[in-house]
Amino acid sequence: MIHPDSKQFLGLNRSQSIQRFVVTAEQMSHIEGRVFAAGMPVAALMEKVAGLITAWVRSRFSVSQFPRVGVLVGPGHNGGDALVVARELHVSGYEVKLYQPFSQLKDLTASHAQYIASLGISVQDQIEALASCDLVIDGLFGFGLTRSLEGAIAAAVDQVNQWSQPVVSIDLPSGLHTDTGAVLGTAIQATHTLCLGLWKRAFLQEQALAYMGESHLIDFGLPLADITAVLGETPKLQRITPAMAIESLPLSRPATTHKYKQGHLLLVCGSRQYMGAAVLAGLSARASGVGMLSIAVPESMRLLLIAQLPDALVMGCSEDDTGAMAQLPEDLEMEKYNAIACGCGVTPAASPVVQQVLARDRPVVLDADGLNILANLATLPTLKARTAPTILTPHWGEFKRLFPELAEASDDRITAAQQAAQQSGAVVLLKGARTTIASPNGTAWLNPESTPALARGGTGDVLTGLMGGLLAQGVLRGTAIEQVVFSAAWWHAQAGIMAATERSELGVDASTLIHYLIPALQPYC
Ligand SMILES: NC(=O)C1=CN([C@@H]2O[C@H](COP(=O)(O)OP(=O)(O)OC[C@H]3O[C@@H](n4cnc5c(N)ncnc54)[C@H](OP(=O)(O)O)[C@@H]3O)[C@@H](O)[C@H]2O)[C@@H](O)CC1
Ligand SMILES: Nc1ncnc2c1ncn2[C@@H]1O[C@H](COP(=O)(O)OP(=O)(O)O)[C@@H](O)[C@H]1O
Ligand SMILES: [K+]
Repeated sequence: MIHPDSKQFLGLNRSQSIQRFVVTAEQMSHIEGRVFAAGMPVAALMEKVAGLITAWVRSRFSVSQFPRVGVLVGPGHNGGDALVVARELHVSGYEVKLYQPFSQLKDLTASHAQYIASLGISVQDQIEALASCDLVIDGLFGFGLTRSLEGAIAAAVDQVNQWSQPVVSIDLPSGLHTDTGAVLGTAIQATHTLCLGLWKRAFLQEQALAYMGESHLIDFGLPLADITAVLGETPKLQRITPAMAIESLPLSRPATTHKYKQGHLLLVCGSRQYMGAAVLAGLSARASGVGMLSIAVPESMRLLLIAQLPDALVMGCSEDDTGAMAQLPEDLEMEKYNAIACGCGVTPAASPVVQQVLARDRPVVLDADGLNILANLATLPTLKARTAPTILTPHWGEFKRLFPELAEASDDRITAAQQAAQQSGAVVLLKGARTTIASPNGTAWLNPESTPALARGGTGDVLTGLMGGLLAQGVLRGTAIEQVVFSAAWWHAQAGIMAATERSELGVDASTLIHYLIPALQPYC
């Protein structure tokens, strides 16, 4: 029999596949439980994990530049990890001071505390004693934190947050909820966080971002068999990796293809008030490589669009007094489009057009005022009646209008997006610093990397055009809708990161972002 760890998981090697898993505290503890039950000694695992943390710290913070290290020690195994790291740094020549405010420690942690005291390492119960350290290591709490930080511990954490030296958190910044990323009372603001074994959900939650700093996964060799036994062969929650995203992008074409085999997208967008949104969506749809691009806009915008996109088929539609599209041309043959992207810049007055689009059996991406129109129609259940897939791409404001009860009930955006997808029958892409893509079947994908440079008007229109173009191609290639959606989100963010790296975070306006879409894929072509 081939052992599961010696073969590839879903076609990926270990380092690729380990990056895609995301766990709750309960799942992590279940996975560790299996490893311990199989005979791995707890103390041996702690020694191994702490050895990897120590090696990382030494490579990043040399003893010559960071000679004095303060270590915060909690009562559980996070504190145990911290004590082993403290001991090893001491042996390597660092001057180590411990802040150890708890009298009751778990057994293994207590053993390490006893041994470390015998080495003459300074143990303090006042946090001020560590203020002069060059580096702080936070081992107060990990995934075992269950309740809010209070009293002296909370005050110590607040104090550390006032200091300016780097802070490395072990597993996750102490004070964060492992699953929701919510701050329980207060939390360490780390400059670096070393997540142990598997990514915890908090790392993909927007509200935790300000506390994580730079985050790294320390893979300590949890067997894939144990991971998949707990999470399933196809986990319900997946972190998007480059390999996953690239797999479904149409990077190469059959030699004998022709334009109609490369997808035909219909964009329904724009109004006299928001002309630019239509241009941005059109230009980014073009960057997706889609074979044919048709664009329906109010008649008064037609020439503008042709000037910007000479390769597109632009249709002028009747418009109302406000310059909003009144209806789509009566002779429009919807069947010839493989996908429709609708909503960018349409204004709430375009409700009849949005209803016309939703009434047809074409895959639809709905964005911006298309979503607000949907919220006002109160016809979410009818999305389930659609025979073709629907993709909703709200930011949090639009999400709250569409799903007010879900937004109200949860401080967990991942769960809220999952519930919204199940309730509506649509694929829901909840935009933000950590975008979530949820399928009606309960599975969700999380985009782990982006840049605040994208917090700028028009970047959402770029995403919609790009996704529409990929959807039109993906439908013909038989790619799963969700895969198209998460690949689009990943590509969009990667272009933003590349643009911000080259031009600074100030330099990523929506038009510039479009110019970076193709260069962002170069490393994978
Ligand atoms: N086994 C190994 O070797 C491996 C260990 N790993 C490491 O173990 C960590 C998990 O260890 P853990 O389960 O011991 O929990 P941990 O996060 O240390 O904290 C729980 C302790 O804090 C206490 N407590 C909770 N809330 C509190 C509060 N507000 N204020 C005060 N106290 C509070 C709670 O006490 P109680 O609730 O019982 O009162 C309990 O004693 C994990 O993050 C990683 O670092 C693995 O990554 C690698 C393999
Ligand atoms: N702080 C941030 N970090 C990373 N990405 C962000 C951030 N803020 C916004 N974004 C991304 O920028 C885009 C903004 O979309 P949207 O709000 O619809 O803008 P618009 O409607 O002006 O085009 C989304 O893809 C979103 O995920
Ligand atoms: K910690």
